[in-house]
Amino acid sequence: MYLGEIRGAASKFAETISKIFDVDVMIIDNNYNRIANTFIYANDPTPITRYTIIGEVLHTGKVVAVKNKAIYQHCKNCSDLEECAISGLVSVPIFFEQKVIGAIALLVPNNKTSPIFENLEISIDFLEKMSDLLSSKLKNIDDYNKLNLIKKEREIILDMLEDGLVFLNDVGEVMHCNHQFEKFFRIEKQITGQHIEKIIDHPLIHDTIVFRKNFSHKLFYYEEKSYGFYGFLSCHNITLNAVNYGFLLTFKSLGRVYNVLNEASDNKTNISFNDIVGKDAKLIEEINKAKQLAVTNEIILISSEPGLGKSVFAKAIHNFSDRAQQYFVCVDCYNKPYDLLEKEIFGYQINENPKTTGIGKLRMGHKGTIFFKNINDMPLYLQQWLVDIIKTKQLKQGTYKDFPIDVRMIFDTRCDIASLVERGMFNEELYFRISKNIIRIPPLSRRKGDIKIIVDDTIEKLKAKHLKTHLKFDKGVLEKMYGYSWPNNIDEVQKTVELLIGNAKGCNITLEDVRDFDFVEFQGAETKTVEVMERELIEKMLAKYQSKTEMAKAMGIGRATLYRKLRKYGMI
Ligand SMILES: Nc1ncnc2c1ncn2[C@@H]1O[C@H](COP(=O)(O)OP(=O)(O)OP(=O)(O)O)[C@@H](O)[C@H]1O
Repeated sequence: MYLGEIRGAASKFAETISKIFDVDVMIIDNNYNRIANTFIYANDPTPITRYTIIGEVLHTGKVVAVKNKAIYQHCKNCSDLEECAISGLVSVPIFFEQKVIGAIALLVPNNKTSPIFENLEISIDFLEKMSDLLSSKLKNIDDYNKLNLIKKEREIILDMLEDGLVFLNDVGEVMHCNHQFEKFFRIEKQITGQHIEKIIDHPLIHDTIVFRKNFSHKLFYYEEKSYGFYGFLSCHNITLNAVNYGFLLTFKSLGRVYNVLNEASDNKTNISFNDIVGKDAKLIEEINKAKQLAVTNEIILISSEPGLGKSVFAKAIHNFSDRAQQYFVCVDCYNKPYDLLEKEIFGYQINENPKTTGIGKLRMGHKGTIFFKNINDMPLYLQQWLVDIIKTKQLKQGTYKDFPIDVRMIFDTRCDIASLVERGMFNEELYFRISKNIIRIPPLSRRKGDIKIIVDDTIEKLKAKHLKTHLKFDKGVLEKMYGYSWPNNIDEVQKTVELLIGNAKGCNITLEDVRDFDFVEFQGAETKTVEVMERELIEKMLAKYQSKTEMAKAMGIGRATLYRKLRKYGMI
């Protein structure tokens, strides 16, 4: 700490001491600068150096008292002894955190007596107390600076966070918030002191203030005319010595949660067309077609056998489009109870309260892209709802009824949807709408040339992922893998390589290691026949509907057709 920071206080101290002892008083910092000087009796700005008496005090940290300069050793040898305007001097060091940072010096002018020497011990004690007072003043300033620094650091850290934070006092008034909070809730003015419910009118916030309970990650959805926040709210009480000082509310955006989940599950969202491995001419043709379509708003259907990267294509299309900065939401229709799927897509409402709404993925994907995986598994009544949306660009059902929606739709399927349409198992109009632009990813069996590329690429990626870069696959193993047809495509390549790497004991993967594999076809190929799918659909519908009339209506077929099908599959 620098004594100059309390120059004003030091001057007042000097004046006071000067009046008490009727002498000149000087306060010096540890660089020999005068911080205060009364100059009443001696107007002598002689420079203070290490070799002056005060310099000695600064150097040793010890008190010096010179009543008579003529007999003081330091002064006796001084060349300025005759001209020197002072006859005596008392100086005490000023300490700060055990270091000398300055000194107070009382200068008794020639021909003047001062009470200072009448009781030197008491005078020195008094001066030391003054010195302590000066350093405690400095301490206050130091504490204040440190506090400000901590505050600044806290602000920087809080503003760097991706979560929105707001600190409330115990009645719910804002004490502080970070930039992300202001961004989430479009706050442009100072809100310190305002009640949080004036800023965010939401039942969950209200309950938080009333019940004062800690909780983590409650689904929180808030919508104003011009913006919405979708995510999670956590609340932590701030208590000190059993007294509650308020709350910290933390808002985590759903987009952020998505990204974390995607990262954690290897389900990367920053996928581009460069992530699609393969050199086959038909594949490249389809990639180029996808790129052309990506920059439009066209609906796209991606069709292939399983494990060929339909999801990779869908994300690459989204990231190549103008919507790349917006949400990419995925709804997998495969094997989901219909009511759950309906809620996932169209949202749900708790207790008729519009603000306790599960938002639904369609609404969430507004301005972005929604990817319906396995669209052939979507029930017919939801297919019809999608048709209505495509036609009117408005949500016609769900919690956001009548909401004008701007969402790019991508679909995928492993099936031949046209034959489903023929059998009344898929909405004809939806098929008409989504089949204008079809990306067909060729199976590995029809691009044998890509197998080597994909096997090699997968091995390298998975070796790196498992931190086993030293592993080597013997030539014989590679030859076997290059020659295999991989009926479950790239997914199967990945699973096989992952298994081999996981089981590897030594540094080489040899033919012995793959003996049990023998590259017979793996279980799990989901190339279902239309009959199998039809049977599954009917089973699901039977579980959902009591009445055959309703069931037939939901399936978009007549009652007679339904009975024919039920008889065919031995269900009646
Ligand atoms: N051309 C490709 N290049 C690199 N990786 C690929 C490619 N195609 C697929 N993959 C990888 O294969 C795995 C399966 O891909 P994805 O899930 O996208 O396939 P899918 O066709 O959607 O499968 P399913 O029909 O089974 O849902 C993923 O890990 C993906 O990264």
